[in-house]
Amino acid sequence: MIQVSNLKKAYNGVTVLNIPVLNIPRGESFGLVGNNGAGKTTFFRLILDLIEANDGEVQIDGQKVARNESWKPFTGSFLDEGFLIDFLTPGEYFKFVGKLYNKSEGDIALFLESMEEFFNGEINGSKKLIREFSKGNQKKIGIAAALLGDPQILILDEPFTALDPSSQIRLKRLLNDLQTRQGITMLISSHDLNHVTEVCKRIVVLEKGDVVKDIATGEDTLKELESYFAV
Ligand SMILES: Nc1ncnc2c1ncn2[C@@H]1O[C@H](COP(=O)(O)OP(=O)(O)OP(=O)(O)O)[C@@H](O)[C@H]1O
Repeated sequence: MIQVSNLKKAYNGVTVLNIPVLNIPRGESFGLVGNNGAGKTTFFRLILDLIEANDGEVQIDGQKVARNESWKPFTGSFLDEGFLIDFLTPGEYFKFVGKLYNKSEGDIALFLESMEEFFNGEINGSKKLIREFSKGNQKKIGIAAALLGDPQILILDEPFTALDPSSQIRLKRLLNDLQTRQGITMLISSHDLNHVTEVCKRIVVLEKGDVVKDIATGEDTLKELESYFAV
């Protein structure tokens, strides 16, 4: 579903991402780990055509993502708060995003009801502006908006960060459900090795822009990653 070939990104002459070949099949749950500055967000930004590659390309279903609209209707993503519209209430924001995906008000209401547990009663119906929410609740709003269009591809950058423990557990359940029930293709970066190995069936480790490990998640994966990152 997602094919990466000869993908390179450099800033000021320094290569920060270099992936010769990487394929992510439909339905895969792909976890991306790596230390600060390893290139995780850069990789996701390239997939979403938010930045331009210096070389190579990303294709989705055989079509280049760069300057192309074809993949956008079925790709949901939340990388950071820059995806939100701060001066709207969550309800106004979901309505705005819903319109992009041709969702009716009824569809949006049903979807938000299904997210009520994850929202822990703090988001639906709130008159607060998005900028007035805590970081964790802003993250929940962003993740929900990424799911609102029933995506076939979901890309989340560090979705567990800033969430309280109950919300992390709820999010893991939600993501596992989406995989098993809807078979969506998921790309998730995380610094939390426990969470990412619980949710993703494949783990790729980036180091200074290079893929240094590509593992099918198994019983020993967590240990392997822990010893890899041990200092
Ligand atoms: N706009 C930019 N200008 C210059 N350098 C950049 C820019 N964006 C990213 N970089 C550099 O690219 C490298 C990869 O950054 P990236 O944000 O992709 O890493 P990351 O793995 O997501 O890190 P973290 O875990 O800290 O979020 C870093 O060295 C970063 O400083």
